[in-house]
Amino acid sequence: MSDAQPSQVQAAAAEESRVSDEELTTLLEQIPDWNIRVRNGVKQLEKVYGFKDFKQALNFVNAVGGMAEKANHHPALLLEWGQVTVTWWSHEIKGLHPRDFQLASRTDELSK
Ligand SMILES: C[C@H](O)[C@H](O)[C@H]1CNC2=NC(N)=NC(=O)C2=N1
Repeated sequence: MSDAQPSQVQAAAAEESRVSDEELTTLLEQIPDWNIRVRNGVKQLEKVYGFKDFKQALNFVNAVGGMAEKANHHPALLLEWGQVTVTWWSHEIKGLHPRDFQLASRTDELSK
């Protein structure tokens, strides 16, 4: 019978769910212009999109928000005049999961 504490089990499960460094390199090659940021030890995917004005940027934010709601997976969105910064990561595992890369790719589709 394992005497591991729940938090240890959860931490092990989270570690198991996060993409490996090798996977990360491969996945990153498939989504151009996305960068890895590390905040509080948490790896995140980030990309800055440019738009002609605030209204266009807001429309994009609304589209990404709708996609996130449908996926029940949500990015951080920084909305500025003519620019949106999108950051994806998986809060529950404190890092990057393959679905973060999938949604980053879908975010690119919405920006076109
Ligand atoms: C309860 C709800 O399903 C969870 O909190 C979802 C919501 N959206 C989420 N979004 C992200 N980026 N990471 C999560 O772990 C996450 N969890």
